This record gives sequence, C-alpha cells and structure tokens, in this order.
Amino acid sequence: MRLRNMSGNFLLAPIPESSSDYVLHKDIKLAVMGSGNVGKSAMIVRFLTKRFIGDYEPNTGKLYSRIVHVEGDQLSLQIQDTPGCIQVQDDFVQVLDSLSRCVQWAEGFLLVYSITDYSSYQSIRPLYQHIRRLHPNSKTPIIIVGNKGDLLHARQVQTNDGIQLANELGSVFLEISTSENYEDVCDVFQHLCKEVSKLHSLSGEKRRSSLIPRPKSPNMQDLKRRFKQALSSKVKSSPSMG
Ligand SMILES: Nc1nc2c(ncn2[C@@H]2O[C@H](COP(=O)(O)OP(=O)(O)OP(=O)(O)O)[C@@H](O)[C@H]2O)c(=O)[nH]1
Repeated sequence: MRLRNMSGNFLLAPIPESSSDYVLHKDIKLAVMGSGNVGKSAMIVRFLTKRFIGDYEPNTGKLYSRIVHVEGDQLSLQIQDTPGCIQVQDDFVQVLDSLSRCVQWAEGFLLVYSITDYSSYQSIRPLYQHIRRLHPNSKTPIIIVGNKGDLLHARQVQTNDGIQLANELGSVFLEISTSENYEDVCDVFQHLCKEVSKLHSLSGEKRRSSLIPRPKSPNMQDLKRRFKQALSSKVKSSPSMG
C-alpha cells in the first residue's frame, strides 16, 4: 500500500504546547483523516462553530485549538485536520513522515469518507491499519464516519458497506451529513472526546492534565500584621527623641 501526497505539499501545522488557563482541564488531541474532499474541514468547523461553511481552501494541515465542555468536563481540545490530497496506493512513501507524526501525536481519530466517493471509502482500511501500527494499543479510539449523507442521489457507498467495514475493523461507525445535521457531527466528536478521556483515566496519565496553580492573591490581613510588626519594632529600636 502507498500513501502519496499528490500535490507534493504536505505540511502539518506545528503542534503547540498545551495552553492552560489556570484551571484543570484535560488535553485531548484528535486527528481527522480521509482521502479526497470528504468534508473533514467542514466537519471540524461545524463542530466548533455550529455553522456549515460550504467552501474551503484545500487543506494542508490545519490545527484547531479550543476549550470545549463535554459532560461537565472542561477539555482543551486540539484537532488536526489532515490534507485530503493523499492517495492510497500499493506502498507507503512520502506522506508517511508528516502523516505518521500526526498519527503518533493524536490520541483519537475520525476516519472520514464520503458516501458519494467509493475510493474515499476504500482508503479507510489502509488508514486504519496505519494508525493501529503506530498505536499498537488497540484501545486507541477510532471512529469511521460516512459523510455527505444528504447526497443520496450520488451515493456510491451503501450504509451496509460502512457497517461491515467497521465491524470487521472493530470500530464505531456513523453515517452523517455535516451540512444538514449539526447534532450528529457533535455526537461524533463528543463520543471521541469521551473515549479519549476515558483512556486517560484508565491509564492514570496525570501528565496529560495541565494544572497551573492560580497566582495567589496577597493576603491583606497577613500583610497588615507584618507591616504593624515591622513598624512597632522600628519604633522600639529608634533612638529616644527626648
Ligand atoms: N452536500 C454536502 N456537502 C458537504 C458535506 N460536507 C462537506 N461538504 C462539501 O464538500 C466539499 C469538501 O469539503 P471540505 O471540508 O473542504 O473537505 P476536506 O475533506 O477538508 O478536503 P481537503 O481540504 O482536500 O482536505 C465542500 O464543498 C463542502 O461544502 C455534507 O455533509 N454534505
């Protein structure tokens, strides 16, 4: 199998240090992957802004960072949108370096195909296997998403194909329409966040939580006491004026 960058321009955004805002929150790192214009950018933006925006520049690897709330948890979420201009062929080359770095970095994955594009569906298995190779821990959550569910007249991939593939790979599957149904998009991301979060709890990885203590506000009582103390000792030690 080969994953190839057709444009030769496959740059992923630099991965920043986690940003913490003086509160405890879990860092969740997700990657959204898929081959072709399957709607990855549209999905991410829909989840983060609720809006469906029709047209995007071809994506070369954008990283989105947001604080989101999922079931009472405050999550510091980073989502890596990976370029769709990858083609799955007989062996892996070029793309592997940057793609692998992204795969290694992420803790949860959305593998997206379009129901109107059979080749995007065919690329899911090799992508899935690539992830599993780099994350031998089979608990790493991967969700398979069949997007553009509203374009029924152009359907090339049957719902059953998606279900079958997901069953075979042992993955969760959902068919959605990013353009028509915000709730489904939200469910997909929230489910993935919860799964990653669960994994953190299971492995007790405290390093993933960022706790920066609030700066202490000065204790005025204490300051006044010290000030008085200092003042009285000064008065006591000062030479008599009389
Ligand atoms: N009808 C319909 N169109 C969609 C849906 N989701 C995305 N699109 C359209 O599909 C096209 C591709 O969407 P993008 O989000 O740019 O796809 P992408 O996977 O990020 O593609 P790359 O930028 O190449 O990585 C755009 O014209 C979107 O408006 C959907 O659910 N229904």
